[in-house]
Amino acid sequence: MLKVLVSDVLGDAGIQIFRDHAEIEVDVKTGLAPEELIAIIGEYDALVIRSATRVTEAVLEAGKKLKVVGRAGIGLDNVDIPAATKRGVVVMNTPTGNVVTTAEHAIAMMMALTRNIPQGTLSLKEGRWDKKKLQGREVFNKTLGVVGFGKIGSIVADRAKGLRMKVVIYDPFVTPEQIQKSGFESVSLDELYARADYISVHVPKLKETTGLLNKAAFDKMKDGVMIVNCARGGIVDEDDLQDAIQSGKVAGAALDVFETEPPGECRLLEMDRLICTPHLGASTREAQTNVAVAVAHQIIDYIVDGTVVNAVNVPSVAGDLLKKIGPYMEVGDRMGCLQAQLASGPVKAVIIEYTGDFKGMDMAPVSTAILKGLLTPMVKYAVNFVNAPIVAKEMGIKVTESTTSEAEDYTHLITLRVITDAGENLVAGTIIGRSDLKVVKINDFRLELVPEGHILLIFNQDQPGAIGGIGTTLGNHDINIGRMQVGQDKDGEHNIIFLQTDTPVPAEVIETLRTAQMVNSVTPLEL
Ligand SMILES: NC(=O)c1ccc[n+]([C@@H]2O[C@H](COP(=O)([O-])OP(=O)(O)OC[C@H]3O[C@@H](n4cnc5c(N)ncnc54)[C@H](O)[C@@H]3O)[C@@H](O)[C@H]2O)c1
Ligand SMILES: O=C(O)[C@H](O)COP(=O)(O)O
Repeated sequence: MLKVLVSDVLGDAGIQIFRDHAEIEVDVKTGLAPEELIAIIGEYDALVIRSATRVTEAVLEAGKKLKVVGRAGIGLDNVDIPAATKRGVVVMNTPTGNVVTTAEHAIAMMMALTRNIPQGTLSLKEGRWDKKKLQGREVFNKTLGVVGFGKIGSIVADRAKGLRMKVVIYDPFVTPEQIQKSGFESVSLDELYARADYISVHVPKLKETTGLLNKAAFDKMKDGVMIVNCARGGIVDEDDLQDAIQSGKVAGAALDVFETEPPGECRLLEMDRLICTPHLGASTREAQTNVAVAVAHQIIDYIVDGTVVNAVNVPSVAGDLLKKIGPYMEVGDRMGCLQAQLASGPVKAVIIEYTGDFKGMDMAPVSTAILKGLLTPMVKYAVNFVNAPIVAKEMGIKVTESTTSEAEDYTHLITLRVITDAGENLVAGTIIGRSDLKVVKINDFRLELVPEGHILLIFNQDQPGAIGGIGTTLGNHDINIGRMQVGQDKDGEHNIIFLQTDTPVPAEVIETLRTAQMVNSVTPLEL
């Protein structure tokens, strides 16, 4: 059974998907202290989180079986992604399930701020009728400045258009043409500050965006501007915001997110002109069902089938692409594994050539699969599709890839050269039909080897009786030969023999074969 731990509140529909899966056992344990999580994480293959669980290096270190961290939602600032990558743990999120809900929350916050809805509610509940004090304003014809025109920012802009607001956008990573095509005006950040009556931030929290809205930024804004932050705490500097509200520069702010969550006691929260929600941006039934269902499917796809979707630290290989390149990933993995067993001494360089009709195919996952296959027998820890390129780099292995469309004998051919101090080995592989894996060349020998199972690679002299003698030795030890492939070198003097056996060949039988007449060498391979 594969074990999944859900450590934050997850929609029932997602938990049910895990429960309904025959190969999955799911535990829901929310509100764990960091040391409690560290104490139990070693049992689990997958961890499902939202924004509360902190997936630190210590958690990842303790998660010896952990293969994947799945975020039911978007933000991953609570996950140490580099540490996960190094340990080969896939980190994935569900990037679309809560974007409408969060955009609606930003609009709701803007409207509530503008019309003093929280203050009105509170004053009535406290027995006051603050009608005069709580006069608001219209958003009609006002300018909304949207910082970050991604999935959520673009929906906010669209909804604001429906409120008949003017919308200006700042996003340095989206072309002005794209913004204009969506019906909005692209402006510089300074122009946005100068023109906006409302500013709503929808950027990820990065080094560059932390404190983006700070004193210097507030100074450039219109007097009486209103600020909305439903992205991440700290994008708006809380101390500077408090000063700006205090001075009247900022007429009010709506925060769904905080530098520290929960924020505890802080002066900002005591301000009348500050309205807030406890990170409720994504908290609707619809969004929570969307993200819970998505994360459950994604995790199952990965831990059961190896399909990677929406990972942030490994290329996604899904759907159509996986159908196309999946067999090449598999043959690449086996070729790498074969090379590892042929190599003597540390690997210095790996050269991968894709020859033939690979047009329109992103071969990066295949190269990663090759490295995974090659490095797995060489290192003590788990190498997988996530960390293989990093492990290669750390081992000082130079990896070169090239693609050429000029096919020779095969429509698609992958050639893998591995260079060590002892020399170079070449292995070439392809797919026959839809998915038959074949190794078609090893150094100078042409063959059609199915790269799987227990294999004996034997070099011998091409003389009568040599192959028969090998068969007799194996037969005497009750070892059945499933398949045999014989290749001949260019001068016809030597053979390469691949014997696929139903069971592994014991060491003493290999020794017997090595001393047999006409046998030059015997290498057992496991593919
Ligand atoms: N409050 C919530 O519950 C909640 C829910 C979902 C997402 N979020 C947060 O909302 C934010 C936006 O999410 P999204 O899904 O729209 O992300 P996204 O990746 O789709 O969009 C982010 C946009 O920000 C832009 N950007 C990056 N750096 C920028 C910069 N320095 N200046 C201006 N633009 C910049 C990017 O180009 C991108 O277009 C994230 O911080 C996410 O964590 C919060
Ligand atoms: O990044 C997100 O998806 C939101 O911030 C939602 O966070 P939550 O799942 O903890 O509500």
